[in-house]
Amino acid sequence: MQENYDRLIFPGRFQPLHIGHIKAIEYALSISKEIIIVVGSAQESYTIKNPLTAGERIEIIKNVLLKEFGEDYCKRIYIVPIMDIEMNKVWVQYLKMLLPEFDGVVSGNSLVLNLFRDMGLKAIMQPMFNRNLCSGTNIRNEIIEGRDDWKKCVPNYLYEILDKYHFVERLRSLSKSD
Ligand SMILES: Nc1ncnc2c1ncn2[C@@H]1O[C@H](COP(=O)(O)OP(=O)(O)OP(=O)(O)O)[C@@H](O)[C@H]1O
Ligand SMILES: NC(=O)c1ccc[n+]([C@@H]2O[C@H](COP(=O)(O)O)[C@@H](O)[C@H]2O)c1
Repeated sequence: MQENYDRLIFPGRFQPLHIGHIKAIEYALSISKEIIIVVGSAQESYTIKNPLTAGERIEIIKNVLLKEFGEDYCKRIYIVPIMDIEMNKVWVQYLKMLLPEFDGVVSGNSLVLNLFRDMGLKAIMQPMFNRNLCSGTNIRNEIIEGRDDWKKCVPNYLYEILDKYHFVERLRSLSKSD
């Protein structure tokens, strides 16, 4: 895609950030001057589906993007936590109230794409990267089941960052208590 936008949103829960997200962010930055990474479901934490807090997710994303892309590139990226609301139909309107102006969304999620399209905004489907392995759900399941293949889905240095939050231990312990 050659089109150039001023600002696009990339929403996700990032539980945890993985290589698929990094590729999607790179793609979004190839078609837009700026992007807003929406750290969604910001009210969630300490559950199996959402082990990390919004603040932890922001720190992780910021660290990884600085390492992957460098400071100049990161000046084009906002990272904003957003809590879910019950009403899908007004979600885009709610985002418009909370965020700087945007042209549309980059996503692989059909609900998200539909909500933006129906509000007359750009809805750009991004390419998926090794989706069988690289999804938050698969990574969390692998960790809980004590497998190691998930490590192929995150940059090497990310284990250390995740260690800071005791991510593996937290998830395993949540899986026993939930
Ligand atoms: N492997 C992947 N390659 C490219 N983009 C991806 C990949 N996995 C997820 N995404 C994109 O990330 C966004 C969603 O982020 P989120 O963290 O919720 O993803 P997820 O990995 O599917 O999480 P979960 O499995 O926990 O629901 C979507 O736009 C989706 O298209
Ligand atoms: N009604 C809402 O609050 C609403 C609607 C669509 C997506 N979202 C959020 O956007 C984020 C990204 O969604 P997916 O992970 O499903 O792609 C998630 O945190 C999701 O909860 C929220």
